[in-house]
Amino acid sequence: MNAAAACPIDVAVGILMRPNGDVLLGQRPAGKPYAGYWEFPGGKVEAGEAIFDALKREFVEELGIEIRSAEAWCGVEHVYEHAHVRLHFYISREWRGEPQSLEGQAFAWQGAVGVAPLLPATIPLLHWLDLLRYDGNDTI
Ligand SMILES: Nc1nc2c([nH]c(=O)n2[C@H]2C[C@H](O)[C@@H](COP(=O)(O)OP(=O)(O)OP(=O)(O)O)O2)c(=O)[nH]1
Repeated sequence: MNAAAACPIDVAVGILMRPNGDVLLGQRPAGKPYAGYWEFPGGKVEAGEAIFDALKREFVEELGIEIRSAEAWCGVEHVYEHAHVRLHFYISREWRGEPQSLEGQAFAWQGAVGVAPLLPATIPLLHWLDLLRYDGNDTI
């Protein structure tokens, strides 16, 4: 079965946003599809797991960060050659801890996002994020 025909995989993705609007991106480690590409941290939702619980788990596992609260923001569906994913983006302005590279990944706080390449499904988000961060408009 090809990825387009496969059942979509739910992925929880978190955008940590500092008071000045900077957001945290991470670089996918070696061994994963699209290694070296930049993304917002997160990962696959496990069977029976709530999406927000998956988000919190992934942030602890990848970055040693405890998300205290987050708002569901938008959803994006994308068919890659390796998987059909349904991405659930959250924005968090309240967390505990400083990001640590627990999976050996690079990460970077960014205002205008300058890291590249980005995962294809994440690219449209940057425009919507700029509207939210810099135009005070949270409807997209
Ligand atoms: N975390 C994250 N994943 C994204 C983004 N954009 C995007 O297309 N994806 C895709 C890439 C992957 O196909 C999928 C995430 O799966 P993953 O393999 O990184 O998840 P995981 O950390 O649970 O990995 P693993 O345990 O299976 O190794 O979502 C994004 O901005 N952040």
